[in-house]
Amino acid sequence: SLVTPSSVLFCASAFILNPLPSAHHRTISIHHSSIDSINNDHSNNDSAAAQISRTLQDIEKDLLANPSKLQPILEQHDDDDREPTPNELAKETLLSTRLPNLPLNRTCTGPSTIEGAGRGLFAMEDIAKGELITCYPGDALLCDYSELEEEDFDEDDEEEEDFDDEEDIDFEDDDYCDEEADYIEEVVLWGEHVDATDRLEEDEVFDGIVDKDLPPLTSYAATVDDVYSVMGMPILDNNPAYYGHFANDGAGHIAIQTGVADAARRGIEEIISSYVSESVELSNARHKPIADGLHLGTFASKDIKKGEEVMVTYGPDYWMTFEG
Ligand SMILES: C[S@@+](CC[C@H](N)C(=O)[O-])C[C@H]1O[C@@H](n2cnc3c(N)ncnc32)[C@H](O)[C@@H]1O
Repeated sequence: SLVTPSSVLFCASAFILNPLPSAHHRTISIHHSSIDSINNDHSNNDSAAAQISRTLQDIEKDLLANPSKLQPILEQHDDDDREPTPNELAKETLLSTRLPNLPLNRTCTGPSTIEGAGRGLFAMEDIAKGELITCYPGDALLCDYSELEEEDFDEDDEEEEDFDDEEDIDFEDDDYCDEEADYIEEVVLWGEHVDATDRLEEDEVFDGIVDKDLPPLTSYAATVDDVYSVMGMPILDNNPAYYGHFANDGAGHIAIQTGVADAARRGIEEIISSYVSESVELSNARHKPIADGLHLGTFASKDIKKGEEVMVTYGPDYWMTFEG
């Protein structure tokens, strides 16, 4: 099984440490222990992933050598407090780009086999374990610079206050919370390919549009790393090379049905660990960074037969805060 005690513990501790994650963090998470098993799987059929990696790295070099090409993404940072570095801008440009003509015509969308899950992603041919199935589009990027800022913050303040000594900190103290809130910065950036008329207001990204029954765009977010999550737009649905955002989670309903309301009886750890076991058992794919995080791909974690629904594990944080 791909579920190791440490992966369950990781998921459990992530939830316990952050029992009320904000809507901003409702992203599909990546299970790192499983990623290793894909990396170590020397399938000789990874040419599409390798090709895309090389293309991305070439474009990254070109962007860094021609800073004017970073201008469109830099302009979107106009209102930010912090100045992004050229490397960050190049990465953001690539994460929010849909590369043209990718050799990935392996999937289609259709009604999910999971009741109430809407559309799902289906294999149009047999796909071997380890192969790239499709990419996850970064139509919009969610950038959370707080991790980076925290490092700066800790360094800056080390001499003034001893943050290592937890007894000195009163976590209930309003000033402490305000001080922390000040340097947390979340930014939404749009890919150039997304029409101005399709771009959502920031509150619509996080809350959806209730009248139009439009879910938050964050429910289509998948984690790339500590800073970036990519959000695919469900209306951009005609490119099989970028269909990763249509993969459902086979066991999501378990967490929805039992949910936090049942926590007193079963215990939150048990709910989380049974969800993770079932979801991983039912899943046949994983979202995984390509080219050191310049893109996100959806890779087969098991052999997939033509016609099968492609499913991934979103992680407990996603479902524990799900309001659909
Ligand atoms: C990343 S999108 C997947 C594509 C989506 N099904 C669609 O029709 O566009 C995530 C959303 O799919 C739905 N979903 C995924 N797995 C599900 C499950 N097991 N049960 C119910 N809904 C699910 C939820 O609405 C979730 O917020």
